[in-house]
Amino acid sequence: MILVVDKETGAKLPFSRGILTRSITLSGVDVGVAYAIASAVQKELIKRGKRFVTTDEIRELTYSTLIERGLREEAERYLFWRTLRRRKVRLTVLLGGATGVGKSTIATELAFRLGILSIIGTDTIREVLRKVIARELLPDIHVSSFLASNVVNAPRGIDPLIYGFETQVKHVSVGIKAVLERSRREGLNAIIEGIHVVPGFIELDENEFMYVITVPGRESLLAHFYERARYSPRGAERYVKNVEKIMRIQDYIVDRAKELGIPVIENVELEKAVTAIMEDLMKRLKKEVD
Ligand SMILES: Nc1ncnc2c1ncn2[C@@H]1O[C@H](COP(=O)(O)OP(=O)(O)OP(=O)(O)O)[C@@H](O)[C@H]1O
Ligand SMILES: O=C(O)[C@@H](CO)OP(=O)(O)O
Repeated sequence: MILVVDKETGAKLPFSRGILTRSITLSGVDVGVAYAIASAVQKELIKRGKRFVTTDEIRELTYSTLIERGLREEAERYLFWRTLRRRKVRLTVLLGGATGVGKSTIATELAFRLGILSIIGTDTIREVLRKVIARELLPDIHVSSFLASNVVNAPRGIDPLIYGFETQVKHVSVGIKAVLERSRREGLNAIIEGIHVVPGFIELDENEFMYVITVPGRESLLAHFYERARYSPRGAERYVKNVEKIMRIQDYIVDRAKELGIPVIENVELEKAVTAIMEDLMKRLKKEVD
């Protein structure tokens, strides 16, 4: 067994190919390639007869293995994300977008790549609020976001669908702010995702980045609902019936994003959407590693 030694504390941990694989995926290569590189690194360490290795050595060996395989750009990206990690830069990513566009799927993939352990869904925050605040007091939080217009009275001249939606978003945003405050205080990395992440409702601090996820049209949204229903108790019917409303909410969120300069990421191919977010994060975090 090879032991990884922490230079500062002297603490030792067994070398894990799985952990290295995950950190290599930060460079943008897929898991299969990352696994192959991690295996090559492990083989080289064994060949060198190493019993103890530092994280610096692993990093250098991984970097040079990527270069040897012609993956120069990926090697630079790998180094970038490792440096960010070492400097303990706090990172919070917020993903918004209409119901069913793929926020939680993208969040899971991003969390894996970024090594973020905490994903907070705003549906869960809403669920907690439902337990503590009775339907009679705050009816909007007790229904789906696209049905809130059925339980609140919109002022004259205002689109009831958007008014109902905004009302729920405003209430759930109180919970999102609490989660953000805690992660700021504790320096935690997190991904917060959900329909209630809407540009303009939450103030962002340094190194907190918001993205709005979209689908190109109604057809892809319907495909997502049917796909989800295959493996989840969330049947498609309720969402399919309300797809026009959900698309209208998407238009509203995109307008707000454009107005406020929040990046809009189209989710057609999951891989491309995740890569687009990773690239944008890298650009915006560059100052932290220079
Ligand atoms: N790019 C994609 N290609 C194919 N299927 C996708 C893609 N993105 C997401 N999906 C599928 O679409 C379904 C809905 O995605 P997901 O549950 O992530 O959406 P969501 O935006 O989090 O929804 P909600 O707001 O209702 O919680 C899932 O079954 C997911 O696997
Ligand atoms: O309110 C909504 O739009 C969705 C978001 O995930 O929740 P639910 O599936 O509970 O309707």
